[in-house]
Amino acid sequence: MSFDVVKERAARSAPPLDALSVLRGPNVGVIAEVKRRSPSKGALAEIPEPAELAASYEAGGASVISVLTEQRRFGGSLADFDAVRRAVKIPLLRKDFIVSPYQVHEARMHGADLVLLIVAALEQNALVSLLDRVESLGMTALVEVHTAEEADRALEAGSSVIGVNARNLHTLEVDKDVFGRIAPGLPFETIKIAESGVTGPGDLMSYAGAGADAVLVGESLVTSGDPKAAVNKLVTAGSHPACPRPSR
Ligand SMILES: O=P(O)(O)OC[C@@H](O)[C@@H](O)c1c[nH]c2ccccc12
Repeated sequence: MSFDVVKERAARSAPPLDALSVLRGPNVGVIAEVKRRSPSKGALAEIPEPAELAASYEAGGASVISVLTEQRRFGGSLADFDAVRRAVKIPLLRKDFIVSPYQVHEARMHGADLVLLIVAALEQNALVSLLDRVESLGMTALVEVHTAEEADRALEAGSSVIGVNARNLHTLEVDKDVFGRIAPGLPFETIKIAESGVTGPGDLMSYAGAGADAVLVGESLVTSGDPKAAVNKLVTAGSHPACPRPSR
């Protein structure tokens, strides 16, 4: 489809949901991911009906749903995204390696409310222009970092939502301490998302203690056997009086 057609259809689609307000909620939220496979572990779960999985996430109390659309390494697709969009009413994140304006408008055309921008994959000027484009379409960018230097670049670009990925995208190793090293250096008002390696309420609580507004969880949900209950356990922990609150 030509860029002009994609732009036109994106402009005509239903307006994006306000993901920022959702993420600014009083509790530690859960971004639940539809993830079929990963480069580190191969196939994670058979997901015959992504719509059904997403509906369970929504019923379990997820704030946002992330859908991987990258095909080669993650087995995702825009068809998965479309199925999920039809099934739920909460904000949707298109999770992919977004490097071009085309992909941003395409995400919007498919009903995305948020898109992922990975700092390590983008030159600074590309990051700035993609971020501006995402925001000009009324969407929210989740800007992903793994080091303090990348976090500086994300802030410099004007990001208001920063995701700290515990997984190093080169070595694929997970280090859950990365969030605690980077998040305290981010501005008070920046929405801070802890990504990867969340296996249960204990991880959510420790990320909350380090300042997380939300956690982004894939593997442990798709492999749980009961995704609604698995999400709900996290959501319950994130709204428990003993859970540290986001300090914005
Ligand atoms: O499955 P996990 O460990 O819960 O992680 C989810 C999410 O953080 C991970 O899928 C992810 C984070 N950043 C990415 C960038 C591209 C692809 C995938 C990702």
